[in-house]
Amino acid sequence: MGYVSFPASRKTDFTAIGRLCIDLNANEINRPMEETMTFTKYVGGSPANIAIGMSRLGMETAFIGKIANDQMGRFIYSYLERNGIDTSNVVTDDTGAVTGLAFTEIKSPTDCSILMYRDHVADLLLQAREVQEQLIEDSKVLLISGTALAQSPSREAVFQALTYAKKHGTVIVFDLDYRPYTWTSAEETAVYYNLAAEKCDIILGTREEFDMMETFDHNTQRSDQVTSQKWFDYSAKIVVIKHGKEGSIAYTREGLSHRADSYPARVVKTFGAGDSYAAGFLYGLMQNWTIERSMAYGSAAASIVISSHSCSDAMPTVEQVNDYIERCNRGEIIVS
Ligand SMILES: Nc1ncnc2c1ncn2[C@@H]1O[C@H](COP(=O)(O)OP(=O)(O)OP(=O)(O)O)[C@@H](O)[C@H]1O
Ligand SMILES: O=C(O)C[C@@H](O)[C@H](O)C(=O)CO
Repeated sequence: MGYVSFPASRKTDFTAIGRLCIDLNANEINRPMEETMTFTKYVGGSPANIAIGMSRLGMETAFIGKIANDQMGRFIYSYLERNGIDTSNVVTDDTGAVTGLAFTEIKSPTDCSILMYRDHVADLLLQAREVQEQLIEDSKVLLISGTALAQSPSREAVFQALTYAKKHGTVIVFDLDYRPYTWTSAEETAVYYNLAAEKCDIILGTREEFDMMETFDHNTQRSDQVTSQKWFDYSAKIVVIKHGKEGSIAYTREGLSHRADSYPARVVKTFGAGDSYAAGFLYGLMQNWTIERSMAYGSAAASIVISSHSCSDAMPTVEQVNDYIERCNRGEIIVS
């Protein structure tokens, strides 16, 4: 217990920086995008989903980001407000940029993909001087997500936020959130991901995401153990490597590892698993729970979200996660 100490007595529990977008999730599921005619609109973007998840779990939550000056931007803003998220550092673009769109294709519960429209998006235009130091100073946790590092000026905004977090002892969480279409080269991606990861206390990613970061590590044998060890030589205290339905492993700086199985789920679509896992896991750590209990909580939250149509809207409350865990323990969630 207590692998990470969160600063006490701060106004805000959790602040995320990065993209605020729109998910358009296929209504006609179990078919390819070519045959999908209608979609439901939700707020999306991985860090937005995690922030909404934290707020649903009762944490005081804030967001640092940039939205388009259009109907989509206003939809996102009002959704955050309705969910009790502090929007004082959500800036509106004044250059005519647009809102990023993610069209989700649900061919089957295990075969899902995302078609992204991300040209000239507002979220990547956040500038370093627009990041409020006071908000980060007042937060226990700052979460960054890798996609915001893909382009300037958003890249500098994230590094400036990291500088403020370091200065004020705010715990830094890095959700790798690697989306290849946002980047231009493998070298650029690996270099910036590594530079950011060096500064982070908790790193969450899939095996594939860590592989991308190890593009230049030719001499090392690739394993979860070797991967996590590298980050303990920098700032990391916990590294979590996620393996989809196979569960997740958390490594700690003290040399321990903890494995969590996934919870049963009647899967509608798999995206949103990582974001809900992050919210549940971080919530647990912030309650000073053990890593095992926090991982189980994240896994249960993930099962709830992948059993639902949306990501953000389906983020569960404490009561919903507790109820799900109890139902699983009673054997009531049967997966065929
Ligand atoms: N098919 C599944 N059934 C049950 N739980 C799952 C399934 N897929 C993922 N999970 C849960 O979600 C957690 C995170 O999933 P995953 O490793 O797929 O992350 P991710 O790739 O970041 O997710 P995303 O698809 O949102 O990008 C897993 O550790 C597991 O607990
Ligand atoms: O992260 C995105 O931009 C899209 C998400 O909102 C999407 O729902 C998803 O992929 C969640 O993992």
